[in-house]
Amino acid sequence: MIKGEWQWRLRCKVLSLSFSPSNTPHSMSLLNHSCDPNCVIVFEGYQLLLRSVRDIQIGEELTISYIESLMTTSERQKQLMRQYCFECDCLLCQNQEKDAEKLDGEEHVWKEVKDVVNEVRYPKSKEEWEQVLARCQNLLSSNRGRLPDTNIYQLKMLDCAMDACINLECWEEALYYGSRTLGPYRLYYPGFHPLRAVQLMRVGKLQYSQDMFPQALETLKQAYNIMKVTHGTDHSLMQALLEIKEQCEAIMRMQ
Ligand SMILES: C[S@@+](CC[C@H](N)C(=O)[O-])C[C@H]1O[C@@H](n2cnc3c(N)ncnc32)[C@H](O)[C@@H]1O
Repeated sequence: MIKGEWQWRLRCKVLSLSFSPSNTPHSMSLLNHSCDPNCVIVFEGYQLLLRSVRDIQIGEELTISYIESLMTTSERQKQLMRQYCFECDCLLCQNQEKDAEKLDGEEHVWKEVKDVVNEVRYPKSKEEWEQVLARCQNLLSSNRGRLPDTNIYQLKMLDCAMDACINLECWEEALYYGSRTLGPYRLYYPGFHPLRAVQLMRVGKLQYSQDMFPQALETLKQAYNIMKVTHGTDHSLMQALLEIKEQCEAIMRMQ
């Protein structure tokens, strides 16, 4: 089976923002977990798409990730045990891969960032977004040079600052934070990962909004190459991506 060329569609009754085996249709709930899975699940309206993100041999088990992977091995293991009652023994867990990079930087600094990131609840008003952004800006500037952007809590804070800026329509600042996330995203979501595709698309759109057309085109092309595997060319997000990419190309032809 070739990556991205196989897809399984199922209708689900409830549109859930976070996937969990307990809220999926029966047949998909047969899939086991791997922290380095060969399939992903993406939503398309009320449908769940199960898509292969690697070449898969006949007889090889299909796996998905039950959890968000921006965690250390011990945190992933704890969550899997707490929620699903099993110990994961995938290669990433055995090798504790990338754990050192994930917690790079001064420990007391990232612990404070971790507490703040964990406290943030999805803001409901402009004022709340402003408060979140102010908190992120303060911490990011006071920690300058003390935490690398690859530290997972610093990365979550950058993401949070980017979201706040987008909600407050501060496009230039959103692009500044978003651009800083791309290197760490490449490190932690290698290969074909839907989260990296979506992040590239968001940054590409921000570059477009700032008239940075050649950069936007390059970023959107990277998003396209991942998304054609993770989402497929018929996916609505892919159609939206192609539209901006074409607009970008048209503007560049006129310049
Ligand atoms: C949604 S079910 C998956 C299908 C299940 N294995 C079956 O045969 O019906 C989730 C349960 O499968 C088991 N499981 C899933 N992934 C696993 C893994 N990587 N290692 C061990 N057990 C796993 C755990 O017991 C977990 O609670």
